[in-house]
Amino acid sequence: MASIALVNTALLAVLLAVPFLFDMFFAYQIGLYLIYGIAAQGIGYLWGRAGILPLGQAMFFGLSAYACAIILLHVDGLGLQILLLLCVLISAGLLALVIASLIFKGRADSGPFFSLITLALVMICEQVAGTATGVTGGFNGLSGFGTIAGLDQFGGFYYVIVLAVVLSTVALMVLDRLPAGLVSRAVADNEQRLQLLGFRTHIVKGAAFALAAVLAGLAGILFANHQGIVTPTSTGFLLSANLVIWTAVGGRYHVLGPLLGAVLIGYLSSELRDSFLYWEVLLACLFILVVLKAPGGLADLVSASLSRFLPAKTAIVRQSDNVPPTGFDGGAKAVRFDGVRVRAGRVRILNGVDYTTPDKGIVCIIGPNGAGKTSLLNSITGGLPVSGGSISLRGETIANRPPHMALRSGIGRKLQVPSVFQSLTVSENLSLAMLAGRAAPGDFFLPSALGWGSGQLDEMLSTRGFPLAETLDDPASALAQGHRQFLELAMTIAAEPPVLLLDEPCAGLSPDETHLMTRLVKRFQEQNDGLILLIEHDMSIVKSLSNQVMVLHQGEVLAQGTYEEISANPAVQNVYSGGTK
Ligand SMILES: Nc1ncnc2c1ncn2[C@@H]1O[C@H](COP(=O)(O)OP(=O)(O)OP(=O)(O)O)[C@@H](O)[C@H]1O
Repeated sequence: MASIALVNTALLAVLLAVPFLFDMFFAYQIGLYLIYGIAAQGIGYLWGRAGILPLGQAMFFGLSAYACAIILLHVDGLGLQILLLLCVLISAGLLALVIASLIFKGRADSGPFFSLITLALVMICEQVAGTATGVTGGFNGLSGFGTIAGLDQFGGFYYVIVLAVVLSTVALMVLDRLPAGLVSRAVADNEQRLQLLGFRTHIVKGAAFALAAVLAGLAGILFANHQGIVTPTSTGFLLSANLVIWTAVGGRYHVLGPLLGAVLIGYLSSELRDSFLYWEVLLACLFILVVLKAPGGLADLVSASLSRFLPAKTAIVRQSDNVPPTGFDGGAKAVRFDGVRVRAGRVRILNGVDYTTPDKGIVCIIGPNGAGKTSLLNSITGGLPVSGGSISLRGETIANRPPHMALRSGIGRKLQVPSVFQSLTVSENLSLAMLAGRAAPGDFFLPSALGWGSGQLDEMLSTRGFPLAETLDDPASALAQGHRQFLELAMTIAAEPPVLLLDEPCAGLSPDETHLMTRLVKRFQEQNDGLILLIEHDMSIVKSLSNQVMVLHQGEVLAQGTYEEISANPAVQNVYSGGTK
């Protein structure tokens, strides 16, 4: 938090010095681009953190500006005006939530839809603003209203803008250091993993959009006061596009980047547009260059040179006291498959799987390549729609549910190709996993929740030979493939799910690592007294781990029993040939 205080004190000092170093008219001009900068900061958060590009933020900007103009024109009394303006901001956030739920609910990877729909919405808004003359004043817009509290547009109002800029910067920087900010970054990185940790990702994306909408709304309100006129262009596509360009050039991964982009590029544009004929072409080329060569924008370059003057980021310290329990049902864990059929187009993947797992222990699922093993686990966690039959846990049907529901029923999942949050550090990956199944909504705003630990996680991290203890502050992308297997295992068991689905956890591991992995899996099962379904090709691992073996062949259960029974089964010998590591 020390770096936030330092950066914002410096920002405040620079902005307060502007009227003294230059003059009040220059401060007025810069004020407009600081206002745009607040809207751009919202885009930076949505695009840079949550990974979704909005193309219509001027919709919230313009609608709030119009609403502010109407309030200032028709409502008397400062208190009531402020109350109504707060309602405008809340409405902007709620409108964003409604749009987000329509776009994101039930769909992962809906980023391109989101961009196109927000683009269409802003075009509609501009059209309506131009034609609904009775409300908006048509193309002439609304004018003739003063600033709130009668502040001087060319004087005192600049300080209101500075206050808003510093507040939005502090808020976004603090958010970045909270679990809520970490979850936003995680959704951009690996939505599927976040869902398998039990997070409703459509709510995460909707919340980020609502925040960006509130910031755009705040900017719109400031704009109406600053300009004294609101026209359809303030809710148009061109402003939306400019906000995106300023955000990209300034740097979408840093809170100050969009502000820098808006002030620098926006102000230069207004100054050079008339005197330099090809300014727009130059700006377009700059945008393309940044997108291709420097996706972090100017802020990345600046922060690289300033980083040595800022206090170092503090490492996450983990503690297990006062950490909420996961609260999973300690009852029966047997998973029951009744005639489960799965198809993808014309491909029949599972052809009527009938099988009931034991209540606890390790079940190894084996079978030749393409037998349907991964698909069987996908049908449990919602990755593949089940077209016939049913899957149940404790009598509750669990097939055909959204993926985030699996962990909520106590089912953890490790995927075949290790699935972690590559852009986050190992520690941050573990923090997200510790939040899974434990965090109440309020916990996402508690910095201490990032340091939640558990006895089992501690024990795993301190196990001799466990490869992650020395790399906690490294990004997961820097880990070797095998080490990512251990990270994903640690993340999956952090939530202590009573049912654990492991898809080839030993793939790509050395013999020593394989030995460690099997020891960890066995220990987790014993400590939790739960059920583990584990897909494995290596028969020596199957032999050492399994309490029961299930053989899948061509989408059906070929045999089940102990390792010895399965090894002696002629039908299995006929179709299945396993290797050893
Ligand atoms: N979404 C899908 N669309 C089309 N075909 C699919 C889909 N998912 C799986 N399949 C096909 O279903 C069959 C079973 O695949 P699955 O990955 O479940 O097999 P597996 O037993 O896990 O194989 P492996 O041991 O190689 O991982 C394969 O032929 C695969 O190509």
